[in-house]
Amino acid sequence: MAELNFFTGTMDSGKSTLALQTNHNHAARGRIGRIFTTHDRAGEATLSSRLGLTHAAIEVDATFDFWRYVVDTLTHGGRIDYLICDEAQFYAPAQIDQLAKVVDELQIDVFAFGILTDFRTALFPGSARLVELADRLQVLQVEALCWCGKRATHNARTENGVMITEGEVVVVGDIENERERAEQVDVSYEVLCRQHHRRRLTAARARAVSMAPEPLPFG
Ligand SMILES: Nc1ncnc2c1ncn2[C@@H]1O[C@H](COP(=O)(O)OP(=O)(O)O)[C@@H](O)[C@H]1O
Ligand SMILES: Cc1cn([C@H]2C[C@H](O)[C@@H](COP(=O)(O)O)O2)c(=O)[nH]c1=O
Repeated sequence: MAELNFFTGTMDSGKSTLALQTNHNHAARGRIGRIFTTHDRAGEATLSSRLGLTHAAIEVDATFDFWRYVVDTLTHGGRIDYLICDEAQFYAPAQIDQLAKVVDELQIDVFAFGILTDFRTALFPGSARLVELADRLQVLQVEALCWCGKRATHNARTENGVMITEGEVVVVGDIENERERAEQVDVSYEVLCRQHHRRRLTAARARAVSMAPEPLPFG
């Protein structure tokens, strides 16, 4: 039986690497797949992993219809055994419904990869729909770590080094390497444990606090 699989984890937990490995293992056994992504850091129509691997992919935009794409391909004599769907948090809930229909009605496996929550700790609508519909939900085994050493569970966004909790939901970016945007704001991401996300205590701020001089005793 085909299945809708959702692999999730924080940023930098190895999701894109696993997506490429999954594709490799299935392709090595002669299965034919399609790779989809959207808003990848490496640019349009590319699935990239921080380990350096990249693969051409089909870019999913707001109008893309997975059901129509697969039915059209099969109708024209094409073969599809599985779909790899990276950055699935950015897909619309309706597109996740299309993926579920592809699994149920056409017996095609779907492997979706994405983060659960945004920098505000709110579920992405696409991820929420995947949690609702997936046959299997797996949290990645490779744990990203907070600066304190605890397992990182949340994605934080910083602007010019300061953690923020308001703003546009979708801002493509990376951890550590700060990206300069048009308006000269350095946007970056950092993974944190819940406690430090709640306290807005990033690695830089924790360092700054620990290096602050002790208050002088008043005579
Ligand atoms: N130089 C490196 N050596 C070993 N592993 C690395 C290196 N750089 C990144 N990684 C691994 O790659 C993971 C990030 O992979 P990636 O697939 O891009 O993550 P995600 O898609 O979840 O953001 C890191 O958690 C780490 O385990
Ligand atoms: C938390 C958060 C992340 N994003 C963006 C930043 C990256 O481009 C991707 C996540 O990619 P990864 O392969 O899992 O590292 O999502 C965003 O747009 N909004 C957010 O709140």
